[in-house]
Amino acid sequence: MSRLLDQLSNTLEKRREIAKLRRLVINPQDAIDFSSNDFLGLAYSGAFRDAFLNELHSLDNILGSTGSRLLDGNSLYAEDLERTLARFHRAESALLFNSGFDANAGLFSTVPQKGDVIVYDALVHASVHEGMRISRAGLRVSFRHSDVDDLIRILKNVQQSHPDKNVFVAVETVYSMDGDIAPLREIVAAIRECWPAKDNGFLIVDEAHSTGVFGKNGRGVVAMYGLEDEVFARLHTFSKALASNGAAILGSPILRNYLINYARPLIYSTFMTHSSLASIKCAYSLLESGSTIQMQKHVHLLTKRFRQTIRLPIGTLLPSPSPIQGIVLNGNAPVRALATYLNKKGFTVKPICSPTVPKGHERVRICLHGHNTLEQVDALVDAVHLFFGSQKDTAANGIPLEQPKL
Ligand SMILES: Cc1ncc(COP(=O)(O)O)c(C=O)c1O
Repeated sequence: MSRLLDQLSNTLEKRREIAKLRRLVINPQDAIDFSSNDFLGLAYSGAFRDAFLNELHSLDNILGSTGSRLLDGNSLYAEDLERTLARFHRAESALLFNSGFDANAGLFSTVPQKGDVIVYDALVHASVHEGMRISRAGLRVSFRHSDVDDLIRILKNVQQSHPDKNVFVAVETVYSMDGDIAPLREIVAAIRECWPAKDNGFLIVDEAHSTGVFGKNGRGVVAMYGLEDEVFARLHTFSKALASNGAAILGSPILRNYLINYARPLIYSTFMTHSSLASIKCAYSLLESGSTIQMQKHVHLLTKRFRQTIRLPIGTLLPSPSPIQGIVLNGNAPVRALATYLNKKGFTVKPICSPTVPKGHERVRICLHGHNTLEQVDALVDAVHLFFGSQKDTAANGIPLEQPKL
């Protein structure tokens, strides 16, 4: 083996020893999905499949995109879709990216100008960190998760220390691992308190996990609160509830034009295929026509049922009103034990271990979906109760089930 392969395999071995080795898994076909981000159940929807296949037939033979958006990849079809997205979400303009990761990386790496400040929620997604890491921002500072007092304290400090700089506040509407909703109105008020003239403080909101799930016809949390005009940029991903790939950044035409000129993930990558665009177009047609409203209602009903029926030691269930629920057990081994137990009972759930979440906050992430039934939720809750009942205060493999310190 070459020295390099030796080094790679030693590093992997170290990960394995500390139980942090990541591996690809294929979910059993017959297991009940309480894990995926297919919140509305569109990934297996016959109506969506039919609409998509019809749309493909109407594409005049073109499937690929044939190049970067800036070379041959652009099309009237893509621009029409962007206009549809902007209208649906009540934004001035929309710009498509190949993925939510690309969109966040492109936005955060380019828009903050030299010496600007980014104030971000401690739990923002890795893609925001990716962008911030290579941005020209002079200061990147996190505030405690969804803690508006902490945000205000930091904004006031930053106002003093960087009076002539742009300040960007980065949050998610529904947090991907905790499922809680950001106190968006309070965050907007905090920014307005510091910059009443809307001149130096800019809110950037990631709606990855609220798209399709919250707001009228799934428009998201910003729309649910009527805050469209208060947000500098919004990210909507199509990869979760919309059973597609890609994302759009909503904002002003100047922002759109700037990103077209500077966002490297958009400039130096082949644009998404026409089949991907068709999938997004069909998903938005379903949202707009109201076809997904029933699924949207159903997933919130299931969330309510799950939270009302589950009985867990205090502090173990994360306080989430969204379809993303978390059972927190302190340590990778206990969450793996619970996930394995539920997997054996026929439920697909995943342990979310540190370092993906901070140490002490390891959890089994449970997602509810439009395609789940009340009976399935009840069966899952029973299985969780059985696990806790049979464990008393020790997990199956002898690991103590300590209470999380949240
Ligand atoms: C909050 C958040 N933003 C962005 C992304 C990236 O989106 P995509 O999967 O479309 O790349 C994710 C994906 O998990 C996410 O959870």
